[in-house]
Amino acid sequence: MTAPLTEHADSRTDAYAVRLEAVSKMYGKDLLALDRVSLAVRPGEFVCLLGASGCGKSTLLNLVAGLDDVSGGEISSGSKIAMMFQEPALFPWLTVNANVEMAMRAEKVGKDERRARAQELLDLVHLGAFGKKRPHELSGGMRQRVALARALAQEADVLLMDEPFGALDAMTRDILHDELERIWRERRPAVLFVTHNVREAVRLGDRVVLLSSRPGRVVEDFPIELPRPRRTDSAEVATLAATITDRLREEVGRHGR
Ligand SMILES: Nc1ncnc2c1ncn2[C@@H]1O[C@H](COP(=O)(O)OP(=O)(O)OP(=O)(O)O)[C@@H](O)[C@H]1O
Repeated sequence: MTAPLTEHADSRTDAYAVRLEAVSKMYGKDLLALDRVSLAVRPGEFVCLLGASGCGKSTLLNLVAGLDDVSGGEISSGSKIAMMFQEPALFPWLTVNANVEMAMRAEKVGKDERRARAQELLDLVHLGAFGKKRPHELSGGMRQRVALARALAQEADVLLMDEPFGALDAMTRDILHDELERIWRERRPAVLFVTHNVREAVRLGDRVVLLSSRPGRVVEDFPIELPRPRRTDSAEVATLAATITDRLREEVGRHGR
């Protein structure tokens, strides 16, 4: 279950990588997208956020990233945050190397160190030989790997991922799950990963947090204690995913959507 949000926890700033307390978001006067969402992610924890379309998952990530303001409640995160989207959003006119280095330029990292770190990160995502290519010369899965390398280049301790593999075929997604897990285990950022794919959430998460249909509220927090690495097509993942899917259906049904 989600860690209790107590006064005591409040004073230990590094107990959480990200912490939302009763966060609400209104768009305009009448659209309540999120309703008093409380959620805490510990350093190094992998949390998947699951919910029906339109329940406010992207809104929540944008608020955590500081791209938009909350309407109520509080978000705290003492950490450096990087974000990855469904579209890799690479600069098409820049090489793969330059795309990854771009994240370090803003940090004023010197040229030689930028080069070396970009190469190391591209090796890490198995694209070491593709640094001179441009994004259009790569497959969708490879472009997402570049986006992952670029996110990692920011040396963030929180990685926000908004359906990063949603546009990929099942096989490529499977491979990227393995890669992401390997990298996460090596570097241990806290990850908040949005998806509406239940099996993907069970495959990856230490916890799966289920949001209700709009307005998004946390309805359940499932700890996933299956040993890693997991396989999306394993019986254990399928069984747990079926339980969570039933709960999700119930929730969607309740809201008539
Ligand atoms: N900038 C905005 N202005 C007005 N309404 C918005 C804005 N962004 C999102 N919404 C609305 O807020 C609700 C939540 O949207 P959000 O994109 O966060 O949901 P989601 O769970 O990520 O959806 P999906 O799974 O379909 O991507 C939706 O009803 C959406 O139409």
